[in-house]
Amino acid sequence: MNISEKILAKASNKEEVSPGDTITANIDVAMSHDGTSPPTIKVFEKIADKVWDPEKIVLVFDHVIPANTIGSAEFQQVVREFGKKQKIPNMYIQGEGVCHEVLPDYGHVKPSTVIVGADSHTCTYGAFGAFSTGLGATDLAMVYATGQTWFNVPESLKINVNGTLNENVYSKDVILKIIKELGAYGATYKSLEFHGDTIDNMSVASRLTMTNMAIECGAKNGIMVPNKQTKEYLSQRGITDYTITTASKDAEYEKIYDFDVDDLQPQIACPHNVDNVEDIDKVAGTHIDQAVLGSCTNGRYEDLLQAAEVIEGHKIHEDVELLVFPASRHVYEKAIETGVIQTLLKSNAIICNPGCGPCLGAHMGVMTDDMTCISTTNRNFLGRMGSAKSYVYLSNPAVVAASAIKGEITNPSEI
Ligand SMILES: CC(C)[C@H](C(=O)O)[C@@H](O)C(=O)O
Ligand code: SF4
Repeated sequence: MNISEKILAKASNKEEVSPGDTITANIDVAMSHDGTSPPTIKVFEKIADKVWDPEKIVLVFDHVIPANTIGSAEFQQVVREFGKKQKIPNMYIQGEGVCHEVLPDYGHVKPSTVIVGADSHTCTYGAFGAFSTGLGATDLAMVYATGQTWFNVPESLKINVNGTLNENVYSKDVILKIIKELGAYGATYKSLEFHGDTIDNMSVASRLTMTNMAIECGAKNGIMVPNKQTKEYLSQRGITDYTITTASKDAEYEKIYDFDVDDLQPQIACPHNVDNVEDIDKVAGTHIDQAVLGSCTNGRYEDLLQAAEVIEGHKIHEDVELLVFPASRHVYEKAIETGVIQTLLKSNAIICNPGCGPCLGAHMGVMTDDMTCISTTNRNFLGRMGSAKSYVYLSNPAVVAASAIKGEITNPSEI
């Protein structure tokens, strides 16, 4: 069996599972946020009185915090009341940050566990060797009631990534290249199992950027064997008691892909699909009005630092707004302590509170017709950040910084 099959077999008390099997799995951690908790709670209250295990549920406010409408404030009240009534101890509802940064950072993610969340980017935790995936609110309500859910065991694609990344090229560029190759629907309901020396050498933040975007080619999950940096991250959070799942030598994959990233240059996903990816040379010079640095994809300290290193000593172009939203309060604190925030502020960036911010066009940085944004987030769908006549380009943090300075899509090597 490969990694996902082994984890799913264990979670469903089976010796072996194969792609296509329908199983019932025990869930280790279940999560919902301010956007998806209210519909989950509504269904839950029709089927049960008490959650299966309050300790295993995590509730986060991140999508629209602070509330911007009476409706979103009402949504938050529903979640607060539910959390109190069900005595859920893990409530991150005071601006701790985006759920996909908060869960690992606060020690809720362990290798070889099964984690579900009512958010499509729940696949992020695969960077820690967990099987994690997004569920709809109705399915999650069943998990809150019973601690179990069903899966069809996915087919797996083995993604080998080897080589050393050039300057100004990061894991965001690698995952955009992979999505371009596979296509936006190329891995629908399949598991992406990442291997290779590039992945083994990556920081935790870089690995999280990659598993975070597995859903952008339709994948059920993305998964990696924990490396040295991942084990250190876990032990810093007091997590030492876990098992590491590796694939058997004769594990089966539907297909194997090999990526050599030695010559990769920064990649840009152009409007309006994440697989519409070009080398930066092809789109350099495109005018931008807004630049966004943050999100569950690229809002970690390392990302802010990369941007600050490009920006140091420069001002943002007078026609551009650069919006920075750290992925979490911890990231924000570290960026203050190390001067990264000061560098960004001095360049005239707008620093927003930790959370999803402008990523999904619900809250801040909403764009009107004909506006163009370059962003470190993970989606550039039509209307994602506002008007259906606005445009979103996706890139790594250094490219966002360089573009904010020049007012057009720019390779950081030109700054
Ligand atoms: C609002 C939420 C359900 C949604 C998701 O599931 O991904 C959001 O986080 C997104 O990134 O589009
Ligand atoms: S930061 Fe963006 S992609 Fe991530 S959970 Fe929030 S809205 Fe979704």
